[in-house]
Amino acid sequence: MTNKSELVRQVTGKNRLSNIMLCCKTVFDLIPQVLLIHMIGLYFAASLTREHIFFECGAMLICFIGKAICSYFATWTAHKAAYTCLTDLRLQIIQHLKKLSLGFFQERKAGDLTNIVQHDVEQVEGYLAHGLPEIMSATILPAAVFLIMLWMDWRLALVMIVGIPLMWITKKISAPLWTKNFKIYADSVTKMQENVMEYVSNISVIKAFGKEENKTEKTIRSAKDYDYWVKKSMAGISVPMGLIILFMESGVVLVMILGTYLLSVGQIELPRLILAIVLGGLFTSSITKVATFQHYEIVFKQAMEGIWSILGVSVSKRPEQSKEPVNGEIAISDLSFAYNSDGKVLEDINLRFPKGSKTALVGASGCGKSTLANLLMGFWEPTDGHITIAGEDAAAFSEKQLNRLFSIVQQEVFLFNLSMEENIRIGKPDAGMEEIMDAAKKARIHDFIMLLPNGYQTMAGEAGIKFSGGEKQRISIARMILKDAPIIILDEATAAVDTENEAYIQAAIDDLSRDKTVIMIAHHLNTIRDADQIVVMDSGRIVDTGRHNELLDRCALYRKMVENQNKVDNWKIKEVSL
Ligand SMILES: Nc1ncnc2c1ncn2[C@@H]1O[C@H](COP(=O)(O)OP(=O)(O)OP(=O)(O)O)[C@@H](O)[C@H]1O
Repeated sequence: MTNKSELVRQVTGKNRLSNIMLCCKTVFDLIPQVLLIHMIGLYFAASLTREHIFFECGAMLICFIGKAICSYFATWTAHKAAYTCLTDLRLQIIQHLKKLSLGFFQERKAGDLTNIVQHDVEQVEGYLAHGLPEIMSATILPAAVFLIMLWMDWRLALVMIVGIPLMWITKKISAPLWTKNFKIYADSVTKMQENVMEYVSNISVIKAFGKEENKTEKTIRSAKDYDYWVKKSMAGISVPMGLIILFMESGVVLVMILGTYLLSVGQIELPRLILAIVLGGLFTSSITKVATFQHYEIVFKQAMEGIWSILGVSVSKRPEQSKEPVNGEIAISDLSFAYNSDGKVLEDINLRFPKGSKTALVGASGCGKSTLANLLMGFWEPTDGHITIAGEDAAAFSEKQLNRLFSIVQQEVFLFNLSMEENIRIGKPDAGMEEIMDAAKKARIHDFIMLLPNGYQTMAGEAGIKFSGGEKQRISIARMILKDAPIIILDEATAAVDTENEAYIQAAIDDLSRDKTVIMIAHHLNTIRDADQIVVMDSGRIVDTGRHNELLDRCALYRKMVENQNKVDNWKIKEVSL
C-alpha cells in the first residue's frame, strides 16, 4: 500500500453491492407514493376504475416486498463487507507490525497501538455498516425526489432546493471546528486509554513508591478530559446542525407557499400539489440527514489516520529471503547512528569481534552500549557505515536469518502463558522432550520445573504459580541453549537477582556461552576482567579497546571506572559488615 487514499478506496470499495441495493430500495420507496397520488388524481377526475385500483395496489405491494428484500440485502452486504474489512484491517496491521523494526515499538506506546487495533478499526466497521449506507440512502433519495419534482413542476423543484447553498455554506464553515473538536476528543480517548493501561500494568510500582494519589489523579483527570471533550464536541455539532435543519426545512415550506399560489391561479392540479408536498417532506428529511451524518465521515477519517499511522510506516529494507549467514568475525566499520534529528548517538565506531571471542562493552549510562548491540542484531539500520558478519554485509541478511545468529540474555524476561515445555521449545520449535530437558538442566532450571505441580506441563500463568526474576531468567536461558545461536549478547543478566540465583544464572550463562562469540553489555567491571577485549565507550564514541591490564595502564577513563567500581564494592562490604 503506497498511500492513505488507496487504503480508504480499498476500505470503502467493499460497499458497492450494498450501494446498488440501496438504489433499488429508494426506487421501491418512491413508486408507491407516485402511484398513490396518481390514484388520487384519477379519483378527482372521476376516472378511477377497479382495474386501476387492482393493478396499482398490486404494484405497491410488489414495491413493499422489493423494498424489504433490498433493505435486507443492503444491510446484510454492508455488515458482511464491514466485518470482512474489520478482520482484513486487523490482520493487515498485525502483519505489518510483525515487519516493523523494534525501534517502532520503542517509540509508540502499547496503549496507543491497542487503541488503533481495537477502537479505530471498530469505527471503520461502524462507518461501513451504518454510516455509509445511511449517507448513501440519504443521498440517493433526495436526488430521485428532485428528478421527479423537475418532471412535475420545475418551479417547485427549484424552490425546494433553495436552502441547499445555505446548508452547504454552514457545513463548510463549521467543518474545521467540528474536525478540530473531534481530533481533541479522539486524542483524549487515546490518552485516557494509555493512562489506564499504564496505571493497571504498573500498579505494583505505583504502590511501592507511594505514588497512588498522583497516578490515580492523573488517570481520573484524563477520564474527566475525555468527558469534557465528548460534551464539547457535541455542543460544537448542535449549533450548525440546528441551522442546517432550519435551512432545509425552508425548502418544504417554500414548496407549500408557491404550490398554493400556483393552485390558486390554476397552474397546478391538487393531486400534483399533494405529491409535491409529500416529496418535499421526503427530500427535506433525507437531505438533512446527509448534513448531520458529517460526524460519521469525521470519525472515519480520524480512524483511518490512526490506522495509517501504523500501515504507513515503511518496513525494514531487509530482504524477505537471504542465504544462510555464516558465523564468523563481526566487523563494524565507520558506523554512525542517530535515532532521530536530535543528533548522533554513535559516531565513528570501528570494531572487530573475532569468532569465539568474549568482548565487554563498558561506559557510563547512555553512552550507547545497548544501541550498538541492537544495531548488531538488526533492530535498527546504521545511519552510516557497515556491519559485516564473516565478511558478508549484515544488511543483506533477512531478519529471520540474522535472528538465527543471535541470542540475547536480558534483565527483563517474558514468559508466555504456555506450559514450561512450550516456553522452552520457543528456542527450537522441533525440539524433542529429551532436548528440552537437557537444555533445562544446563540452564539449572530442571530441578525447579520438576517440583512444579505438573512438571513440564505446568502453565506459566497458572493460578498460584509465581516465578522469581532469576527463575524466569533461567527458563529463558534454557530457550537460548536450545536455540544454539553462535553469537550471544548478554545485557547484564545478573543485575537484579539474589546471590543464589546469580550463581545459578552465571553457571547457566557459562554453559550457554561456551565456544560462542560473546558480547557483554557490562555494568559490573569485576565480571569482565577475563574478557578477550574490553571496549571503553564515552558519549557514543570508542575511547579505547584492550584487555583489562592494558586498559588499566593506558586508559584514564577505564581506570576511573574501575576505581569507582572498587569504591562501590568496598561500600557494599562495609554495609554488610555493619
Ligand atoms: N528509542 C530511542 N529513541 C531515541 N533515543 C534513544 C532511544 N533509545 C535510546 N536512546 C538514547 O540513546 C542514547 C544511548 O542509549 P543506550 O540505551 O544505547 O545507552 P546505554 O549505554 O546502553 O545505557 P544504559 O547503560 O543505561 O543501558 C541515550 O542518550 C538514550 O537516551
